[in-house]
Formats: sequence, structure tokens, C-alpha cells
Amino acid sequence: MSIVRVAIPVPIPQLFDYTSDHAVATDLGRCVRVRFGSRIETGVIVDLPASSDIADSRLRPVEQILRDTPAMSADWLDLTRFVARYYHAPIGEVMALALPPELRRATTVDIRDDDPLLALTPAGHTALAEAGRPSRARRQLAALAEAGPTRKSVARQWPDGSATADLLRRRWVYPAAPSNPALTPTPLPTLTDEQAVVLEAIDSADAGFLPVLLQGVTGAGKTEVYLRLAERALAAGRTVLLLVPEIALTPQLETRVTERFPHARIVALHSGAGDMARSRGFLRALEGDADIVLGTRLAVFTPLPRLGLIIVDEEHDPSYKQQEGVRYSARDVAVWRAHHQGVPIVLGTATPSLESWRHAAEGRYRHLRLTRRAVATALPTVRLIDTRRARLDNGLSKPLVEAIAQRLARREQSLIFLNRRGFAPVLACPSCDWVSACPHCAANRVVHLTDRRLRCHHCGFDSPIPIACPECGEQDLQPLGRGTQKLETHLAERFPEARVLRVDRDVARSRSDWLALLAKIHAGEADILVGTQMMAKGHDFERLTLVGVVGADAALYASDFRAPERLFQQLMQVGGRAGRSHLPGEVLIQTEFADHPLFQCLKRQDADGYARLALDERRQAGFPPFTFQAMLGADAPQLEEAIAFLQRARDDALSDLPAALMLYDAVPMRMHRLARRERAQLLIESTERAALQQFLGRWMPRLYRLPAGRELRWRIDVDPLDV
Ligand SMILES: Nc1ncnc2c1ncn2[C@@H]1O[C@H](COP(=O)(O)OP(=O)(O)OP(=O)(O)O)[C@@H](O)[C@H]1O
Ligand SMILES: [Zn+2]
Repeated sequence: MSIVRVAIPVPIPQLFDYTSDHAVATDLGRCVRVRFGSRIETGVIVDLPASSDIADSRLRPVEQILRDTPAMSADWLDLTRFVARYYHAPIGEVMALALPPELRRATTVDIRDDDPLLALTPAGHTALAEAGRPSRARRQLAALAEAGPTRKSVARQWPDGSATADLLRRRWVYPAAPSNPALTPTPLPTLTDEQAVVLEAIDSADAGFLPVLLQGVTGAGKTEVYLRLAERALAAGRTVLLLVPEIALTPQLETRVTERFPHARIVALHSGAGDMARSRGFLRALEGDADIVLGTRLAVFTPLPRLGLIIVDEEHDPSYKQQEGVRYSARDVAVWRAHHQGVPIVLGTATPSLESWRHAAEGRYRHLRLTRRAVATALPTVRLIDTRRARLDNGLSKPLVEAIAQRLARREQSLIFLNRRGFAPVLACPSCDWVSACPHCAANRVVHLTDRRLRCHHCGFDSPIPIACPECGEQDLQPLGRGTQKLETHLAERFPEARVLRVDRDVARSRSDWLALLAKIHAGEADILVGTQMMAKGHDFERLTLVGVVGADAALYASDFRAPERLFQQLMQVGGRAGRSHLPGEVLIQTEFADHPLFQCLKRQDADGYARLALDERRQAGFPPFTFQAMLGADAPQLEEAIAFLQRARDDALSDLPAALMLYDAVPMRMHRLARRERAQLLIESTERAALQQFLGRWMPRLYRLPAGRELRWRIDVDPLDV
């Protein structure tokens, strides 16, 4: 009988011991079914210790070790352990997050939904030419070379057929795509001088961990650099992990990658894919049956034997940070993973996060740049329209209206960026104090005119728009402010001849909606686009030459210290959609604060200038990246209860607080009520990351033992984004 130590997806930060009569060393990393309380759970075997602290008589036997699926590799176990340690999350919860749903449910996943043709890789041909020790694998390889591309099921029937999996593992053979004449690689574009320099710099670097910040202006051709790097990794028989911030960006990228590498095995993983597809992709990667894994944040947990390169596109994007459950940053985890496996990682962006920019400036990351666009001869010109002086007609200034009219006349596209969906952010009564507040959140409900409802964008609660004020009966309720629906209506009235298309989460509800919208825009079936940040990223529309920005000022003076950084990144990105091809682009930004340094940097499109400026401010204020933070959050039906818990946590911390640490007061969160729960926070700050980590390591176990009401929930967020 042996002891099996298991990580189980429960919110308790410990591992659990079971016994097994037949566990063997190769079961390490395997999924296992165990009884936990009265339930059966799927866990992962993380250790096979010689003994347990718990008496044998009290240990339960495992129900079943799932040997049909391969064990998780040691690398993968290290990865999840690191995430649990760094983010102070229970290891079982990290594994539950990292494992795909069907594995957690222990359903069988058939990853072989086809029976591929096997063919020799260049490495296979080399191996064949070398006079190696005769082995089953080499005999099978020779047979395959002789026969030409052969179905896997057929090759398995040959005398040395059992070595087929071995050949795949060694990358001597690969599943050739079906003989489809369309599947020839697209011709390579000639690299720009700057692209060539960047590739040279990464190539000439020693093999091993190499973090690169690739700062390239919008339209500089960063994707081409990624593809060339991937090509090299594939040629060396290594795999590539490519992360993107949004599901919306995966189809386009997948197409580009497939066109470039028609014979590579590409796995796309994102939350929009079904459970089964995700599970299949994960297992294929685990079994070494994927060359390129492409996906959003969660894909960072894909097991990848022979990992050779990691790319994080739009590294500054806040969606890399998970905001619930295990609050990890996929970008930061990716950097750790590259370091752990000793491979290069490329963080690409036009507007680096201040964290990454500082790492680069101080030499920890290699800073490579693309300063010119690949196709277009110039970056768009940026003009600021001072709305204190201009008269606005329905929120639009004269220069912006004229610029749109010009584009219409030239049959080019315009994009008006307004990062607020709905018709108006609030409905108000002119006669009394009534506003369309959400009864469950500390927020107003948004007027949605298309389906005539008031909807909370935080908890989803909605109801029909009232005909009269619920408080005083006034009939003339006023929608205040402006969202994309209202802007769309105005633009359609102002330009009756134009085809106006709104692109936000209300119209693009599903992935297929999105794809349909994108296809429409590409086909030139829209003249004026009204879009939220969904439109800001990554897209490349040939005839889009004007970007107008309205209603962006609020972020300048928001209480979140990161709001201006995000605004700058967003506006640079959305502006970067203009004039990417052969037509020159123009960006018009309406603002009341045209003299603000942020807008001045935008006007010059000076991401470095902005980074210096913002970092100076952060240094003076003692904010990250000059300090390191963790946030203890608590929520409960009553605010007092949440605060009281944090207060107890704070008192506990004070007994053990190192000098480098600073503890703030327990306070209500900025949005103190969400979905009927009151929320409070306690911020911990340190000038040294290690000191913060050590403290959290001691403090967290004590937090689990603090008295707390049944309704109270708490969580820790390391490197929080919203403070
Ligand atoms: N060397 C090249 N020769 C010709 N065209 C190129 C070259 N490199 C890139 N392109 C083209 O330039 C356009 C912009 O490239 P890409 O989309 O990779 O830019 P990007 O740097 O990722 O921009 P963004 O950050 O704005 O998304 C694309 O249409 C791409 O096909
Ligand atoms: Zn709500």
C-alpha cells in the first residue's frame, strides 16, 4: 500500500493524503478520483510520499487512478505550484482552473477525431540518414519513408507499428494535413529593415530564457515577427505558445497562422470554445500533438512538451489578469514559464505596460522596436479638438462631422470610438431626485433603447423603461449622457446616406455574431462604425482612414490610478486602426483637456514619453511598479461584516508586520455594492516584492482560521489591477 498526495479543487490551501494498493511512480501527475466528504472529486496526484502525517487507519483509499489520460508533466506541476504560491491560492483550485472541464469531470475525451496521414519531418529524414543504432523506431521510420504518407491506423498494423507514437514524440513524423491543394504556405512578405533587425537580435541571442519587449507602433508588422519566430521554433522541432488578449482576435490570428503553417498542428484555446473542444485541445497538447497553441489568458496553462517560444501579444492588455477566483496575470505567469523552461518570450505591444517598459528600460528585458509601419508610409496624424471652444451638435464637433463627410465622399470608412455601450448611462427625473439606480449595486442602470430596458452592466438586473417617474409620476424622464446606441442614432440622422454600424457587446453577443460583423466591415458594407473597445484592438481594415474619439475625458480624473495609463493605451490602439494600408489616416480626439500631457503625448504618438511621465508620477506617489501590492477583499450582505473581518485580519497582520510593509485601513470598495453584496478592501503595500510574498505566506494560513460569518467571503489579489 502506498500514500498518494492529491490536490483537490476545494477552497482549502492544503493537499490531501489517500492510500492506493497499486499506485506507481508514473502515476505522479495523473488525475485521480477520490472521496472528499460525501462527494467524489477529481484531483491530481502531486506527490507519492513515503509516509503521511495522518495515521494510516484514518486514510481513505483512492477510488480510481485515471490512467487513460497521460499524466501531467513535471513542468506543468511546477507551473501550477508556482501560481498557487505566488497568488496564494489553494493548489487544488489552481489545478481546477488549469485543467479543462472534461478532465475535471473525468469524462473520456477522444482526441483522435481523425486518423491523420503520417509523413516524415525534416528531422525524420535526418534521423533516417544517420547510421543510428537499429531500433523499432528506426525500422518503423524506414517503413514509413518507403511507403510515403500513410494513415496512422494503417502504420500501427505494421510489424514495428507500436513505435508509431514514439516517432510522433520524437518529431520524426507528423500528421500531414489532407492532400488539399489549397494548403500551400502563403508566400512570405519581404521583411522590413526594422523587422529584420528585430529577428536578428532575437536569433543571435543565446538559446535560453530571453525576455523581449517588442515595442512596435500600430501596423508595424509585429505579427509578421511572431510568425517568423514561430517558424524557426517549429523548424527546430519545438512548440510555440501564442497568447492574445481577446477571443475576438483569435479567429483572425488563427487564419494567419494556419495559412503560414498549413501543415502545423494548431490548437486554439479560448473561453468561447466548447468544453469538449477545449479539453481535446489541452489533451492534444499534453500528448505532444500540437505545434502551436494559440489562445487567451487560460491557454497559458496548456501543457507543452518541447516548448520553444512564448509570445504575448498586446502584453499591456488588462484582460490578461483574471479578476475572479485565482487572480493570476497570464502575462506574468508566461514570463515565469519562459524562465522556468529556459525559452525566449516576446511581449509585443505598441503601448507597453509601465511594468514591462520599466523592466526594459532597466535592462531586465531586451527592448526591441519597430518605429515605422510596414505597409502605410506614415502613422496617422492626431488632432485634438478642444471642446471647450467648439460647439457640439449631439456630442459631435464640427471638425469631426466634416471629417466624416469627407470620408463618405471618398468612400472610406470612419470609426467613432465611444467606450460606453447602451443609449445613455442613466435615466433621471427632472422633477425629483429619482435616477435609474440598480437596487443591487452601487451603480446606475443604463438606458437600452433597442429593447427598451434599464440594465445594470454589473449584475445584469434589468426591467422595462418606466413610462413615468416611479417616485413622483413625472412623465418626462431624461436619458443623461451618451452611449453607443445614442451616437449611432445621431449619426444615422446626420448622415442619412451612410450605412452606420454599431459594434459593441450588445450587438456582438456571440462569437459568430462577431465574425459576421467583422466580415461585413471587411467587405466594406459599413461607412461609419460606432464602437467600444472591442473595436480598438488588432483589427486591420483597409479603407478605415478616420478614427474619432468622443467622451474619453472621464478616465483622466478617475480615482483608479491606472485609469490614465489605460486611456492612453486604448486611444493609441484605436487610433492605430486608421490608415493602415495605402490611404493616409487621421485621428480626431474631442477633449476638454487638450493641454493635458497625456493628450500631448498622444498627439505626438509618443509611447516612451508617456511611459516616462507616468512612471515619474507613480514614483512620486509611491504606486506600482515602484511598490508591490496585494489586496485583501471581503464581501458580505452587510458592509459592517465585511469591514469587521478585514479589521480582524488587519489586527492580526500588525502583530507580525515587517518594516518594509505598509497596511492601509479597511475601507469600502469604490463600487461598494455589487449584486446585493457589500464589498470592502484592505490594501497591503511593500517596497520589496520578496518581503510582501514572505509576509503573505505567513499571514494567509492565519486568515483561514479567523472567525468569519457564514455569509462572508474573502479573497486575496496579488498585484491587483483595480485598486
Ligand atoms: N514585411 C512586410 N511586408 C509587407 N506587409 C507587411 C509586412 N509586415 C507586415 N505587413 C502587413 O502590415 C499590416 C500590419 O501588420 P500587423 O497587423 O502585423 O501589425 P501590428 O504591428 O500587429 O499592428 P497592431 O499592433 O496595430 O495590431 C498587415 O496587413 C501585415 O500583413
Ligand atoms: Zn446591478
